[in-house]
Amino acid sequence: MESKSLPAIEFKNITKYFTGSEQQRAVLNGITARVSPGKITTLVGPSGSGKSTLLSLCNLLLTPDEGEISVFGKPLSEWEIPELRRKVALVFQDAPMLQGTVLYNLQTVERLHGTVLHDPGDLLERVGLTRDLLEQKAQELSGGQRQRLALARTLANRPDILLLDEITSALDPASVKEVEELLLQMNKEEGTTMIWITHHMEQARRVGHETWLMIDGKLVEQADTETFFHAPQHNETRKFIAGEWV
Ligand SMILES: Nc1ncnc2c1ncn2[C@@H]1O[C@H](COP(=O)(O)OP(=O)(O)OP(=O)(O)O)[C@@H](O)[C@H]1O
Repeated sequence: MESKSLPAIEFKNITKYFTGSEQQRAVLNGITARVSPGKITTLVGPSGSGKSTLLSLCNLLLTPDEGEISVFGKPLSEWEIPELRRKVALVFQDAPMLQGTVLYNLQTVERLHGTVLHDPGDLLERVGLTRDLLEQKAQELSGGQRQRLALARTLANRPDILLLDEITSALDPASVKEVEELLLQMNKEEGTTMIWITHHMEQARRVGHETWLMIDGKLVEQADTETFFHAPQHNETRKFIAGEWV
């Protein structure tokens, strides 16, 4: 277990530029924030505000142009990438599945990370799937089952930090509830830290201990979820919650 006194992730004055058709533009602009260990931080904000880019920096899919990110107190430049990606796992909506069976997809973690899968059936059961799916073709699973399989594949590495990028947006309400319950249980029982991007304010309110609002590459509000929704400090946050942000 990592030390609980350090932030799980610390962003120090992070700026990231992307070059568009005409000019260079800051997609992240001076982000400074600490992710509390063992907590779920929900990240909300308009489309294109930089949320996915921020997550991609945390496991070195991208690197910042300015500033420094530390994970459990250690700057990203000092991490070996395979070790970092075992500890800090990113899960997308529609995570790609390989051709082949569910078991073959779970075994990706053995091929990629050298993790030994002792009981793949147990892993499936942890995410609410049944063992008899192991020999089924992954491509034939429903959207909700595929999303749970993607989570099972991620959980095989027992990550300390989960970065969740709109993972429930394609699911029916019953599957959304199941995935939320599974992740809340993991957080409670194993203390897994999460940053959870969502477009649904109700979901942010249901699952987040803390909520951050990002607008135009800046973190406008960082607060515990209760304060965020009931007594935000900034006018932009009030407008965003009310659905009046354009
Ligand atoms: N590889 C890239 N090259 C150039 N521009 C990019 C790249 N990736 C993202 N962008 C731009 O950066 C901005 C932020 O994108 P990002 O995906 O981080 O936003 P987001 O808040 O996650 O959006 P959404 O909620 O729609 O997923 C967008 O304007 C996007 O077009």
